[in-house]
Amino acid sequence: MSKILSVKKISKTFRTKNKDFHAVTNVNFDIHAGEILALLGPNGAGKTTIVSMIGGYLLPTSGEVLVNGKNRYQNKKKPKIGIVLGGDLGFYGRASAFDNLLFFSDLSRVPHRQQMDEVNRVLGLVELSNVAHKKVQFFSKGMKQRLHIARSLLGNPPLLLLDEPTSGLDVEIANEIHDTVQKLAKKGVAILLTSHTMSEIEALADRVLLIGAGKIFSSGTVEEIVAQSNVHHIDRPATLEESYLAIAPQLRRS
Ligand SMILES: Nc1ncnc2c1ncn2[C@@H]1O[C@H](COP(=O)(O)OP(=O)(O)OP(=O)(O)O)[C@@H](O)[C@H]1O
Repeated sequence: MSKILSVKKISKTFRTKNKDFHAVTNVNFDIHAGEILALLGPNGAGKTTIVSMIGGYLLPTSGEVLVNGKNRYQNKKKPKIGIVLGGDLGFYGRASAFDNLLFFSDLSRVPHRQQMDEVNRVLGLVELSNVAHKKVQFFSKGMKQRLHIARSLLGNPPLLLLDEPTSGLDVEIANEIHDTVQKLAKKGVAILLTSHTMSEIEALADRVLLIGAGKIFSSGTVEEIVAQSNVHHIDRPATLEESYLAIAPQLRRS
């Protein structure tokens, strides 16, 4: 599979009043088409800072972010990335899902003549075609979250950033979102996920980066991370949560 995202030695230092704070230091990783990579680490580890630098909300102090080989910061025509932040905000409640997406397809540089087809395509991907003309104010939380994902898919970006995509959603709706995310990965979208929900990472992640104190502490499949933790049971394999709890003290900032 082709390499979609290449993060090369990115660092972010925040200047506080009297000293520098190294939020992220020399982080390197790639994501290939169809791959789901999860960032896992304690509060303050640097996950959102990494996602923000990839998303273009924050400039790295040093390092490069390449999407399909193109520099995220130096290209006039920035490579497309889908970003899902979630929540109740961002849509006009009194307009339909279709009309909301039509508005956003302009912002996503979808050519005018293709906008209706594109909106129908992304609504189909998240299985909201049957409620396309319903007002968003009547949508459930799960439907709104799928609409956020649909919005991020406008213009067919090769990479999707999902920052805690199921936070605040019940387990049934979270599972629906997981199905949607898996379907997108099967279609070849590269996905970067942050989550504090271990079952979500177990269900979705092809690979996990453990982030501690702004650095990559280790990486691997869920099984490899579990093996690295050296947590063993006689009668069953250790869970990711048990393994993470064993490793967590080493991930804290000193
Ligand atoms: N603008 C800023 N100025 C100074 N420090 C900042 C700024 N933004 C983030 N930080 C600090 O950088 C560190 C990393 O924060 P970040 O939000 O990336 O962590 P996180 O891993 O996403 O945490 P969480 O799991 O709580 O979302 C934290 O210590 C945070 O306080």
